[in-house]
Amino acid sequence: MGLLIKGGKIVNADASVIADVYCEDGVIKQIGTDLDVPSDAEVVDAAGKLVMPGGIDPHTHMQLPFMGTVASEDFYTGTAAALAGGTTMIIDFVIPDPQQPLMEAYETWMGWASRSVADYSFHVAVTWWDDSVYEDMGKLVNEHGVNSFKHFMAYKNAIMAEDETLVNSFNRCLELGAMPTVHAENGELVYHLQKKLLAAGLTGPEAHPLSRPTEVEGEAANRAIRIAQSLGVPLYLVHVSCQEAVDEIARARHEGQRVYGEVLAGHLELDDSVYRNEDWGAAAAHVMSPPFRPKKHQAVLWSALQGGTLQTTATDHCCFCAEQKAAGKDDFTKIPNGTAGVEDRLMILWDSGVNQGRLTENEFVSVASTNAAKIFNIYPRKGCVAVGSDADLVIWDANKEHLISAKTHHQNIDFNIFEGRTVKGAPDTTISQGKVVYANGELNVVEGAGNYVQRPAFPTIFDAVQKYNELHQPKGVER
Ligand SMILES: NC(=O)NCCC(=O)O
Ligand SMILES: [Zn+2]
Ligand SMILES: [Zn+2]
Repeated sequence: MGLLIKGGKIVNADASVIADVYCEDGVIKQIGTDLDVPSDAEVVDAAGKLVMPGGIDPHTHMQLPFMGTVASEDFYTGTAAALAGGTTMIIDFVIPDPQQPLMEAYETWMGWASRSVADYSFHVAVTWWDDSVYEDMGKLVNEHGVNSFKHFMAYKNAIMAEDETLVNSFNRCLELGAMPTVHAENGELVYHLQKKLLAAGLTGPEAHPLSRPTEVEGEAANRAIRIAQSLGVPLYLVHVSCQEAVDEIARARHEGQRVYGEVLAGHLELDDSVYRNEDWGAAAAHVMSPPFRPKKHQAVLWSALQGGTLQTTATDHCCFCAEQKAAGKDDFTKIPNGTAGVEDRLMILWDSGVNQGRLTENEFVSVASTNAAKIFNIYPRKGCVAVGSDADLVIWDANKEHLISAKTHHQNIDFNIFEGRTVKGAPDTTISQGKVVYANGELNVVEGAGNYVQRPAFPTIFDAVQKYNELHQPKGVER
């Protein structure tokens, strides 16, 4: 049965217009007024509300095995929570152990993700290097629709990628038309500072941000950007959290480099005072990397998002409950790193962005959905309300007030970093694959209904990248 959304204001990244939207077979079939639709179509009244492309969260970690435990949110609960918050697609991460074949890890994550209730896709992490990794990257791109690879510059003695791996993998990305992405923190420095702090008797969560100061992120951001520049490859930096990293991205973009940056809802809103909470559990619940930053950085991140130095927003949704965080009771370096937010991101972004005059409704759509779809090459299938696009939509009520709380959220975690905040602007209805999956505060989802989204290689920026590289080939001197 088709679905007719009537009378809403369609908000795309480029413009807004009042019109009806008719969806069938998971796709938007018609947009306009007085549409000719089957008489049995389900009708959703969107008068006075906004009809926007569903959010795309390009950075989540459902059921991630990490730091001796497994994230409490799985693909079923996590994608359901996402839908309750108006996010209709996630891009999660396959993270092979060092020496583990990439294809083996990919198959494992695909198995877990088959329970998803909303569409999903994968970045694949390159945590080590040899010829088999080179081969598997090719397979993933050419046979499995993976067009982005992640590199952790932190987490020494675990998943950290050395410079040699960065260089080899970035270069392979260029050959394959895939986007290299980085978690930019200097893992060697973090390791050194962690030891130093522990030796000085600082074992609590307040030491976490001290072990990962902003210069540690700035150095890694600069190194990754310069490696990408030397190789002539574009680059995407995940969870940019501070001025130092923003400055590196701004400089690179100013010099014509194709560098993109993502910011998390948490980093936009919270500062590092959370780690000084006298309640150990509350402080530990905020332990994630990079950490929340000293007060001035949030304004810098907002400006960078407004001004286009940063293009996407995400959550790094990676849930660990109190008993899991307790593993680090006597040693902050053992607190599993991660916080939640896949359900809250759009509401936080609207409330602090649109309601505060930082973003227009169209800019909101850009940073919540469209830009991620473009960078990861699934636009206009995702990220816009247009005929032929997937019918993944959120009907947004700009006047609806919502109290964020762990008591009522759908996320499978006992803590919410935005606890107690009342936001104005929230999803009224979420539509996934042309079906109403969230309305009147109720989820109506089907386990396994989410589709794996293949993302083709060679997004159009590679036309320019390749042309530029060709024209700047080193040339010998004829003698
Ligand atoms: N961010 C975090 O603390 N945990 C998840 C892994 C990562 O993205 O670094
Ligand atoms: Zn990270
Ligand atoms: Zn992450």
